[in-house]
Amino acid sequence: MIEVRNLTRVFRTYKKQPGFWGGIKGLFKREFEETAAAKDITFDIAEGEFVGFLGPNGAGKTTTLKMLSGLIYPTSGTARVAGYDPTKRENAYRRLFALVLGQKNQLWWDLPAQESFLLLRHIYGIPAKQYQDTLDELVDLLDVRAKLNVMVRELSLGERMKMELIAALLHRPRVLFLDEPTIGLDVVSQKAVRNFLREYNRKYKVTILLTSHYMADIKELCERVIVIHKGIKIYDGALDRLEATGGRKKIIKFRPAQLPFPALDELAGGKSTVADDGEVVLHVPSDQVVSISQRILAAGPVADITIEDVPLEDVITELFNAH
Ligand SMILES: Nc1ncnc2c1ncn2[C@@H]1O[C@H](COP(=O)(O)OP(=O)(O)OP(=O)(O)O)[C@@H](O)[C@H]1O
Repeated sequence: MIEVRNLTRVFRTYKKQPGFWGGIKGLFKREFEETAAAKDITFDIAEGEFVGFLGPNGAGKTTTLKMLSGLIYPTSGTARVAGYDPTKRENAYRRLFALVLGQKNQLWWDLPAQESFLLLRHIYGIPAKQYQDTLDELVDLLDVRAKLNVMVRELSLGERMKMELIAALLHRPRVLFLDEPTIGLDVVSQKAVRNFLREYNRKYKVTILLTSHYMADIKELCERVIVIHKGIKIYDGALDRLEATGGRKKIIKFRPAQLPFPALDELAGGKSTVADDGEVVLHVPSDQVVSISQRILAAGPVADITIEDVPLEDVITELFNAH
């Protein structure tokens, strides 16, 4: 469904010198800086896949999604979505996909969402019956019927995002690009949006590429992830396999009954941190968890001890650091 080949986008930005004279100098001699927001990115996504698109701030995720949506042109490389070249901005392609930017709204701020939906119905030329059936289904799935006639500016962030999703899905796109759809939402709304996206993907086999900084979104929705860092793809594969790289280590957390705890550095191979509240955190190889725990318990009185997996966030941070 999505074919990306060597996609590259370089931004050229004017570097203004500081201060008034810097501005004047810039009128005569301009210095430019080039940023490669996406470098030689290649991947394929099959129909119906729900893929997580990860990377730290500024990695190039939004730039890639905007190229796939035809909003910006690539400097080089190609993208094809359902056979369409997004740069051609054909009407048939516009009907095929939707882009949801969690940080921006497409709904009119001073109108109830219902009115924006009607406008979209006309823009996309959706037949009346299909429009009503789709709207009813989406409104019920997202539980926002009571809010349809409320000004968008008066909705909560979570309600607004639900309306944005409805607006994006009214024309029944086959491909969905979601850029941080749960940003800033409380945990209950995050969960509602996640459940909705999971159901929608299963029911309609819509192809979804999702960026999110919330690992819960990725863990619950995506079997596959593509990770980019400084515009370069550094991982593409099963989320399980990525998580398993963190499985080589475990975290032991324990609370000594009194501090200092004897032979702490020796126990942890020289790597331990003690939090302000006195909790000791050790990162240890998985195959040594039992022996190290036994040594901790033998070394001194312990009020509490837990053994945890390395969080996905840490596994990904390690992946970034290795590149
Ligand atoms: N219009 C633009 N002009 C110049 N530079 C840009 C432009 N848009 C993005 N960039 C730069 O390209 C890089 C990638 O930005 P992008 O927004 O794609 O990152 P991102 O992975 O989506 O980050 P975030 O997680 O913060 O949203 C950044 O260094 C950014 O400053």
